[in-house]
Amino acid sequence: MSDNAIEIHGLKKTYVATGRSPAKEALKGIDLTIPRGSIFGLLGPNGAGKSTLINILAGLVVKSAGTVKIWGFDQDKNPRQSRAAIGVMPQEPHLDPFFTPAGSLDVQAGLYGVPKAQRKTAEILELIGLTDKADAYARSLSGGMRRRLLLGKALVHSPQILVLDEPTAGVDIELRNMLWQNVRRLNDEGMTIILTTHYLEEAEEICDDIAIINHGEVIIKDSTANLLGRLDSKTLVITPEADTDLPVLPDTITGQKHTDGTLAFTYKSGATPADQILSLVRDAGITIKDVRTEEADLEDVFLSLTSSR
Ligand SMILES: Nc1ncnc2c1ncn2[C@@H]1O[C@H](COP(=O)(O)OP(=O)(O)OP(=O)(O)O)[C@@H](O)[C@H]1O
Repeated sequence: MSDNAIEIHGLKKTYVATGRSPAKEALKGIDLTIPRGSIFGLLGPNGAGKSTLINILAGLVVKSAGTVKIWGFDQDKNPRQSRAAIGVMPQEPHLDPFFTPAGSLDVQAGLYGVPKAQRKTAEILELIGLTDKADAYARSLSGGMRRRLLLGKALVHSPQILVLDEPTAGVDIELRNMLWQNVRRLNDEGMTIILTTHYLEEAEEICDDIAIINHGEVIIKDSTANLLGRLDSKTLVITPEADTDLPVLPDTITGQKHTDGTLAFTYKSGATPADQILSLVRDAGITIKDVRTEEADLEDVFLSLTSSR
């Protein structure tokens, strides 16, 4: 069995045209693997296709083409096992107002075929901080409590993979902290976590790996450390007094000569002092007329990757 929690190949989704709207190709052939045990962030602007992807994983949207394996089980060949391996906390709180939190968890467990003796209702209520509201009507719960109950519902069948769709959109700091505490704890216990978020800082803080989707395609997938490593990269742009070629550079510095004659040197600011580049340039006999630096942050990387298409 592979070490991947999720394996997606050539995944496509086209929503068929309806009276008012034309057909929409929401996913255009996604290939994506998500390692077991990781906290994986799925990022992308509005309409990128994140919810479509998550809903396909959850079995709520039917794909148009491609294969999806969840915990090694092919969604088409082993629908029951693949569904049992995943729990999804949706974006919108759809809760039956007449159920109590304990009742909701019980019904959900029943839907997943969890035998009564194996249900962990009390444990889950404790985890989501709703023990004292176990028997309150859902309609009397605050927005934050409803969100927590949604998390609880995603956990009733002890899935190996937990998916959180925009879990912190519009929630207060207290709930956000509680959610992240729970996510870290579940992950420490071995659960694979997949989350979508608009907040780049949040993804940086909590995710081991990140994929950015735009217009139905994965445009980058890397470890958060590597993505941040890219951010550590700076560029020094030198305008030479006279037209010149690039000097010989060590492996730690990448050079590029632009058509306007400027020389751009990209380097890791943590590893290479800018002074070293200036010395290299001077030692090559180049007279510097002007010099400036360029620096990117994750926001820039994200925007440059998502806005140019
Ligand atoms: N049921 C549907 N019928 C037709 N088109 C849809 C449907 N659901 C989503 N779409 C379209 O598919 C594209 C992808 O939408 P999706 O909701 O997956 O994006 P998203 O990245 O989750 O965005 P958001 O962050 O706003 O939730 C959008 O253009 C959207 O309008």
